[in-house]
Amino acid sequence: MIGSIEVRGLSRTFHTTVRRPGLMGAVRSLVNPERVAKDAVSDITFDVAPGELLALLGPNGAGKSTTIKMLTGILTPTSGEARVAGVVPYQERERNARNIGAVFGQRTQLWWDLPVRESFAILRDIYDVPEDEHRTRLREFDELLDLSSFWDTRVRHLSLGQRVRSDLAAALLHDPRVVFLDEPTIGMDVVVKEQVREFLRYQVEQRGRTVLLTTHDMTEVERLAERVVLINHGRLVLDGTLDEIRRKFGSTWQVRVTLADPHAPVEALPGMVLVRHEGPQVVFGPDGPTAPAMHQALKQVIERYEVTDIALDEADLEDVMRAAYVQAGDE
Ligand SMILES: Nc1ncnc2c1ncn2[C@@H]1O[C@H](COP(=O)(O)OP(=O)(O)OP(=O)(O)O)[C@@H](O)[C@H]1O
Repeated sequence: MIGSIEVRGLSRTFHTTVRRPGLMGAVRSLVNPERVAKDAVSDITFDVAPGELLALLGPNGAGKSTTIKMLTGILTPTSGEARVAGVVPYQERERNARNIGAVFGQRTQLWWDLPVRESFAILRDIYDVPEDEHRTRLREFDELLDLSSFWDTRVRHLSLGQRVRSDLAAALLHDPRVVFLDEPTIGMDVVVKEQVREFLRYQVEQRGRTVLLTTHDMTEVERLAERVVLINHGRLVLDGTLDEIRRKFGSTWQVRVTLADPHAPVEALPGMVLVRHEGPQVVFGPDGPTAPAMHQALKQVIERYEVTDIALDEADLEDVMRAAYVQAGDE
């Protein structure tokens, strides 16, 4: 379907040669190399609907980049199948390239020695974009990403934030329906991060693009994604909305109180654990399935202790994801 991403049982195994330690080991490795297989991605199935932004999350080495490389046609899967906007990316690389845009935060696809605007012009010619369309799109991107302040500079002299903003514009100049972003805001300052997020939100909501995003930044996930797919050790461990994930893995709340008497003895309450206790400051959290609802928790604390201040916090997404990784195997 136009603009959708369909992934069915996708797997990719890498075969590498192990180097044995020491000089003798090196000689033995040369004569008789030991090959090991690594299942970077194992039997992953998920969909992204047209016009949806999905965050693909997982700890380092989970298999996110390998998945994106298969969907952009850079890598061929060992088994399984994928379709991006109806095209099998690794079988029809050129057709796929016309439908997609991709940004890898750690690398640039721009010409290092050329000013940014010349890179844009080369891409316009590669993708046969009519001149008036090119100009209109550049104007739109400039408004959102403030490109004109640096687009006459050579790419090699750009700051990281300027370079990634240029890469984003370059990836979208041919108006692709599907966009892959592998850690696009890594290393950026908060102001530029926010600008890039605004730009992405605009591209999804106003331009209807489908986006698959990987990031380790949970603020980004909360700001941009409604749905996430979580992978760990190459396997899909979770596919759901942020709300579903919070419900399933959240310790979803914490009650923080300041006691009137800093020396009062403090202990856990029914269905609640004592998370922290320093002087008058005490934090209670939910104790797994026996935890009371939030309003009940507040009531229990107030009835049991005399407090001068009380606050109820939602656990942040970082904690929820950590719990999800742990429960899904290990970190
Ligand atoms: N070309 C390759 N040859 C051998 N092993 C590889 C290759 N590319 C990736 N791997 C291995 O596959 C696993 C998954 O790597 P991948 O880069 O997809 O993870 P990731 O989730 O993107 O991690 P990160 O968050 O650190 O970027 C890792 O164990 C990695 O070492």
